[in-house]
Amino acid sequence: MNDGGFILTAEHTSSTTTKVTSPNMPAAAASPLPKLSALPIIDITPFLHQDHHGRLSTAAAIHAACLEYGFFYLDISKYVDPSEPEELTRLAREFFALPQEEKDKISLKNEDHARGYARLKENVTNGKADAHEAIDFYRPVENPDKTKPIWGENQWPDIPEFREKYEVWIGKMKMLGIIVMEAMAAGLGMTHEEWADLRSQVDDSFWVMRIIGYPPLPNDHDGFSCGSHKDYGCLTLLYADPTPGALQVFLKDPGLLVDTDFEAPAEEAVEEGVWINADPIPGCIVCNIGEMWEIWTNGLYKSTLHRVVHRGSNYRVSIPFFFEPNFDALVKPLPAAHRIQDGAPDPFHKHAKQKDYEPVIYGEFLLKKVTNNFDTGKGKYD
Ligand SMILES: O=C(O)CCC(=O)C(=O)O
Ligand SMILES: [Fe+2]
Repeated sequence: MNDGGFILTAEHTSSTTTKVTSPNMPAAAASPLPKLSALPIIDITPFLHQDHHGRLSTAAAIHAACLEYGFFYLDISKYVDPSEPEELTRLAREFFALPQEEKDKISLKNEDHARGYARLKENVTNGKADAHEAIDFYRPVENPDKTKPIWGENQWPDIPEFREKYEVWIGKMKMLGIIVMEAMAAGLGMTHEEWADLRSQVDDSFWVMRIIGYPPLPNDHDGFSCGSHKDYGCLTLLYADPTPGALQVFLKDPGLLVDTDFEAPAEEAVEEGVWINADPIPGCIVCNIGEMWEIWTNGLYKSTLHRVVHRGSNYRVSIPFFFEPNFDALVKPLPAAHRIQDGAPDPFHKHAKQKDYEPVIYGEFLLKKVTNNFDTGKGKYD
């Protein structure tokens, strides 16, 4: 219960204004989670043009967001027309509304057990079935062979224009991935040569796209629509339909006082911190970083736990695009990260130098992850 004191709530805003509200004010939403959401909204537009000053502020904002949260909203309204992803969710709904046997025609079991459709509860996270169904697509490979993990072919629903429209989206998200990477390189103070080297590790991204359908969780359901996990790759570019109160992000150090009404379930209480809602914002996608960025920045940027708890009444659709490194990329701590760790005075020891992260070859890391999960029956997020 809240103790009758004031609750500080920070609304979704790109400024740093903090609003103080009395507990007697009407509740903004029925959600049991604190209303605090400090995730910044960052405009990518300056990186679509030669806007030097705009670039500096976008790059600095991304750097700050990655240091603090590992999550931010990216305003892409000047990059794609909002009607485009809306049309994609319409097509996804058309697919998920088909009879089960129709959907099973593109089951991932037909292929390499990674590309295709997974039924409701087929995916498991932290030992519990996720209450979602999904179709997964990976970057196509030369010489597909479905007996090898992730080396099969993508399977497309037989719905007019489905494939064409999603392929346009994939093209745009691949380009956006490079654009955000460039902004991140600028935020880290990388030289042109360093950026060229990093770019060469992601210019043939081994991307993954998931189209996820979430029926509402029954009231007595004690599980999750998608259990808490960190993304393991590079950058997640998430478009979700407008359903509020579904995607939640774990903030270790929220900074502001929040409503303490909410108690995390015991098995979720990993460490001190708070789960906040990351509700969709028109014109924006949610962007978060995966474990590869932890390695590149030698731990300066941390990939952040998130989960989905969808208790609304509608069928929610989300379309995460995982912009990943090239299959053969050697991912290791970047000189720019070492400079930050070795350099500036750091009174809070947040960026203190530590033992170097072990380098990985992305494809090997991915295969280990996928085959491990496959052998043990664990899910995509474990
Ligand atoms: O559906 C969402 O909002 C998030 C899904 C997610 O975190 C994932 O697929 O990795
Ligand atoms: Fe995720």
